[in-house]
Amino acid sequence: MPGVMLPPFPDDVPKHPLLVVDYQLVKAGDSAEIDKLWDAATKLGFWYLKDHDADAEVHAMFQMGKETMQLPLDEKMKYEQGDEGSNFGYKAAGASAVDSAGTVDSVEFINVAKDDALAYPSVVHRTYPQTVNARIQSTVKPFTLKAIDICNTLIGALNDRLGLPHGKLNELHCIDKPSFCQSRCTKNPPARGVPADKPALGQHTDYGSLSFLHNRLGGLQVMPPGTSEWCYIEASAAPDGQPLPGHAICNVGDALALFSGGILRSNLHRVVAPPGAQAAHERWSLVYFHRPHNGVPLAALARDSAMIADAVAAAAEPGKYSTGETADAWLMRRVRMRRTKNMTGPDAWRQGLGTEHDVRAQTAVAREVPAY
Ligand SMILES: O=C(O)CCC(=O)C(=O)O
Ligand SMILES: [Fe+2]
Repeated sequence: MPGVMLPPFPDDVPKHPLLVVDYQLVKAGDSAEIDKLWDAATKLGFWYLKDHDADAEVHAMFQMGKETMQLPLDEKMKYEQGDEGSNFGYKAAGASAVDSAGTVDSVEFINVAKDDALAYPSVVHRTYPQTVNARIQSTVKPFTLKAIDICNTLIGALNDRLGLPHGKLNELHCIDKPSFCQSRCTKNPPARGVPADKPALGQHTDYGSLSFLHNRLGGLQVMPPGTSEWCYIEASAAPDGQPLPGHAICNVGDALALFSGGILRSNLHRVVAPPGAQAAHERWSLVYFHRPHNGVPLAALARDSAMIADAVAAAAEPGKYSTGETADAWLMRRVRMRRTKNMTGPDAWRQGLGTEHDVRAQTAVAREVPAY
């Protein structure tokens, strides 16, 4: 957390570098910077985003998260998201499974819907703890609006590179329509002694389009394409602001991977204990999840782009880019089937999968869990 001195990221663990994309240059339409964004979004699907100008909002959101997690558990449980696939509200540690054996996660988080933040004091989806309400206008709403702006700018740049009609992807993320877009603040307790490969948050691909992530300690890992090894991603900023001040981590989720016929990459990732001496500390992260609005079909936009049509035609399993599900159904299925209560075995695990079965990658996962 801000203000607490934490140990640096160790240099004796496998670390995956990320391209650094300058948000201001992308916003200004700089084609070399958009090339870099394209490279990152198509190859690993993760990058650092610098100069996003949201540091003050991010800091305040971490405060909101801290105030919320300090509430008594029974107060937080009044706002638990439940087992039906809703993704808004509080999730207690242990409420989600990290594997098909039902091993439980160790993170707790609070998810605040974009729609509730923007409509407050009206309620669109649900109500939240007092600590959230107290900061909705001053903290959650400004963060939400800034994150939306950033995500829409990045999506707009990717849209044009995909050969889609200008504005097409942005139309599928209409701010005025209900969606599962949300902010999430996550806490993982100190993990000293926890095995380095025990997931705090199970392996997954993100459900939506773009994630705008801020973390302060290591623990996030990706499985790079074509490998079966987990690699750490260094935190977006160390607690003292070094070595990556003002950086976020951005990653592509399933919706953009599907819209683009697999050209944009939704990469598998997970969270484990922070490495080395960092494990002795609480781990906090903050994400804004930018997702298509409810009702948008998750299918390749092949009719709108020759590049996407060609990618689908060249795919080993072209059918997987027509999911038959809407963005909201996709998310609810995946959330529901990861709830500990619903984890009845490998079949339930399979039912909660997203694009992890992408044949280009994740060989270990493919071995572990047959593609559906
Ligand atoms: O905490 C992190 O660094 C990543 C969290 C994450 O992957 C998620 O919430 O989807
Ligand atoms: Fe994620």
